[in-house]
Amino acid sequence: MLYHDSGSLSATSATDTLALDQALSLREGGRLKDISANRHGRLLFTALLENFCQLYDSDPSRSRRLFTLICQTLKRIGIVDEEYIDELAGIRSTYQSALHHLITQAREVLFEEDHDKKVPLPIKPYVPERSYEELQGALQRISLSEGSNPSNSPKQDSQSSNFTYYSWLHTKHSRYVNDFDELHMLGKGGFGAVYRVRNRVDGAEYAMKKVFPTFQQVPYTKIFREIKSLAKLDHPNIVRYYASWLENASEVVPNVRNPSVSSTKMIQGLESLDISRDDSITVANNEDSVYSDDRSNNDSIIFAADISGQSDNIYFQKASPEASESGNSSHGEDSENKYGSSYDEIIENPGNTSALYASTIAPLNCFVLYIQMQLCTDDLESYLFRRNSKISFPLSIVDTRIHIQLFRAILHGVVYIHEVAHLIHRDIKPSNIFLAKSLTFDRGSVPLYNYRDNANNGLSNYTPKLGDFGLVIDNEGKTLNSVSFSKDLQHVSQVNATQHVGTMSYAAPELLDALASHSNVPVSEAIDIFALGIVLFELLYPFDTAMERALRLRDLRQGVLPDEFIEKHGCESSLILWMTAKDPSKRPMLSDVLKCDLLPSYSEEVLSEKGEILLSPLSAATDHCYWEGIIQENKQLREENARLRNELEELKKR
Ligand SMILES: Nc1ncnc2c1ncn2[C@@H]1O[C@H](COP(=O)(O)OP(=O)(O)OP(=O)(O)O)[C@@H](O)[C@H]1O
Repeated sequence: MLYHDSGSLSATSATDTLALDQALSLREGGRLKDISANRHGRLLFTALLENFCQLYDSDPSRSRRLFTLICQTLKRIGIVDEEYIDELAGIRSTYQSALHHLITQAREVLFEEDHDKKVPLPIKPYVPERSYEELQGALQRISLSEGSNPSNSPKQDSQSSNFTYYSWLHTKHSRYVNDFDELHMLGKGGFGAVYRVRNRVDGAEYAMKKVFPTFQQVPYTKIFREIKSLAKLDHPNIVRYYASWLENASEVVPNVRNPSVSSTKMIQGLESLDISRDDSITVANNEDSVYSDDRSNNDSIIFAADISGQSDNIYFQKASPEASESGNSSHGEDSENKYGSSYDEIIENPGNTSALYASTIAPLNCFVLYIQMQLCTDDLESYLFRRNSKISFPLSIVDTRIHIQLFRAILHGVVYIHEVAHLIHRDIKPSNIFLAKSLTFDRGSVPLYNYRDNANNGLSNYTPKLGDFGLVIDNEGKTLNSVSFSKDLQHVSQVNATQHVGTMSYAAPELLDALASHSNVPVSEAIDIFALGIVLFELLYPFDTAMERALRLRDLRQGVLPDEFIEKHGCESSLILWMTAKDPSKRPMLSDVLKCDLLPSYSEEVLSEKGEILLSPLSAATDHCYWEGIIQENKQLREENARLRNELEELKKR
């Protein structure tokens, strides 16, 4: 029998936990390696098959049909997956080139062995600039420098001992490397990272999303979902898409979530907070039970903490440290932000770190998907952080008007997504609404005080743009199997545990109910309308602390708004409560919301030459004075507040 005193017991269990963690990491590493090898094997096989079909039929379209037909048959019997789809043609051709290269190299070795016999080189060498004579010259130089007869010592490629997927598939002609200068990282998401880049040809700056698809065995359809959706969207209130392409990954994948930076700090922060676990949604690693919402707690799902005054405990990093150091971070220039970078990004299962650590396991991707997008210099989440730290309730009328205009512009983007593109975004939240600086009369732009220190640049025109179409879905289907939906979220949650749990603040109750009960998820526009209702409240109600925000949003999900808010914003309150109704069938249609009286009336709008509706161009000078007035007024209110609190304290002491 074994006896432990409590100290040694805890030491042993700590060691055990560490060993278990390591074992799990190794096992996870092995599993990912298998997945990667499997994918490489299948891609190589389909690449060869494609070549083979080209030999059988010289007509390109017929050989392609032949190839697709064979692959579909092979898919049915489980030999290939979707490696044959058109989207992966670029990748297959890299495998074909690599194979040619391999054959050419092997022939060079044979040639070295038989060079006296002058074995002819391939008719079309893979590296055309290396003529037969050059090759012979190079060979002689090698022979001279080594002082040996190559025919006696067949030379192995020096790299062959370190032969890896990456060296083998190394792309010498990376479009990304050739055409773009990488300036700095803008942030990391569930599928990869986004960088600020400059195009060497046109000199313009873009946001470049690098998606590492094999990172977590993501189905091909999901990998291409975002670009397919983005490519068909063309609206001023939606992030502009430029191009996308695939390249083989020869580089090491950065950790999508580096626990040493954000996650660890986040977990430490959480441990130091006294937050009732009752309010949580559990994100499980179990494939079958992704979310288990604690129904007994009246659907409470908001989870946040009062971090005012303890900002050291929780600090969420949006961009890489290098990015912030460079001072170029496009968002998050809000260093004085009292909430940290993202007060919505709090996980409620701090003990469960395995998913986070899994993300640090070796890079096993085989290709990278590049998505070139419009660079947006700010986002609504960062803007709200800055505003809330400078302003307090009650807001003045002008502020309401501007934020309602902002909301209307966002609404136009969503209407376009629903009505024209027939999509449902499913992930509407302030961090996915970007703010692009624009000219005064740009369609859908709004004059905003940006709340940065530089008072001269205080007021600028911004156009809100919806981005991040990673969870977008066709609105034709109307229902979605909850397992498939939860797997979508689970994938993201596992890799990016902070972000998507945070997103739950905006998740419609019917989604959470369906996920909890494993029933079908009703996929309807009402999901986006619910999220928009929450966004509208955030636009109009400046929270003082993250805890206040968490509590207010939780109340709103129960249909309760603060009294003082209802008093001041009667119409807006009705609209918010309507949009966030628990029953999706009771929520308004977007067209109802657009018709709503409180949105700027058409008399406030002007028509462009093309007949498009522009929001009324406000006088920058006048607005600037208004903004200055509001900030001044709020400053006085805060001072008055602090003075009264002090007096109260004094009275209590007596
Ligand atoms: N067009 C853009 N311009 C500027 N920054 C961007 C742009 N697109 C994304 N970003 C920033 O890059 C970061 C990563 O974005 P990404 O869409 O990959 O992930 P996410 O939205 O944070 O998470 P997830 O994809 O898991 O929902 C975010 O911080 C986002 O603000």
